[in-house]
Amino acid sequence: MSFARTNGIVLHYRRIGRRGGPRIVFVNSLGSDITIWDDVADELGADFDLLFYDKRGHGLSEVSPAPGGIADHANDLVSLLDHVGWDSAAVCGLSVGGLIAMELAVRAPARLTGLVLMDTAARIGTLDAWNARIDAVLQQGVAAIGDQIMERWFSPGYRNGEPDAFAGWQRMLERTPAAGYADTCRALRDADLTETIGGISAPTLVIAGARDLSTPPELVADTARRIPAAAFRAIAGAGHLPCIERPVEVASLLREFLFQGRRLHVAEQGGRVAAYQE
Ligand SMILES: O=C(O)CC1=CCC(=O)O1
Repeated sequence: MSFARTNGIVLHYRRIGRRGGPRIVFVNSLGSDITIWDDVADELGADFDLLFYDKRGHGLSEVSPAPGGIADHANDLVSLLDHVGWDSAAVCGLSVGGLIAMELAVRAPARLTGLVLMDTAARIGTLDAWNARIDAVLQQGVAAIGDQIMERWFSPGYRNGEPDAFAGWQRMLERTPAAGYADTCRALRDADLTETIGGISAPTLVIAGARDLSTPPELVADTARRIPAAAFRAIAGAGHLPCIERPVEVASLLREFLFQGRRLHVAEQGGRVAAYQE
């Protein structure tokens, strides 16, 4: 467990795995902390050098006193990479973390050796929905929307099959500071990378949980089509957080893409999207 003041904000981060191995930095979703990657880290740690961090306003990281957009989040990530001495890394972004990763890929392509986008899209949600969520959270706290978000995060199979874990992840969500959560909602509300992601040159793997209700697979696939060198994979049965519901499959897709010559990328250059099935 480490802390660093980067881009003016104290971020909590954790570096584990094989020092000197291929580097991957993971960027979290709204309302989550770095523990969502624990099972993926168990799968990859023997071979990869892994960096996890809590976004501003989440987990053990500081809440920014000033509002921050996606560009500020991308600057936080660049500062963290500088702090740990990584000139480049593969970047794996989940949901809003995917938007942050796409922003970095557009603005600072030299910092990426590869891009993995998970359950994300160039534009997520609507102005009205984000404004309603911001109001609810600031007036009543994150717990007020907890049940509703959990329905969107997890598949029915996980909710019914793993009730204790499901309750634990709900506690993680509801402990997110309201100010930090609302600030990230504002960043999501104001972000639309639809017109810019065509300029991403990094080899890209796009992953969707086939049962994701927050960023449905059709939406994720549409983002994949807009990125020139992207391959698309859906994970059957998984909701919005495949790193929790299907960590072995997530790790194996990452390993195949990043470690074994990027076979997915080579096979599917040009944004062709493989069919997904439930
Ligand atoms: O909370 C949700 O609805 C899911 C989500 C949208 C953006 C993000 O990071 O998580």
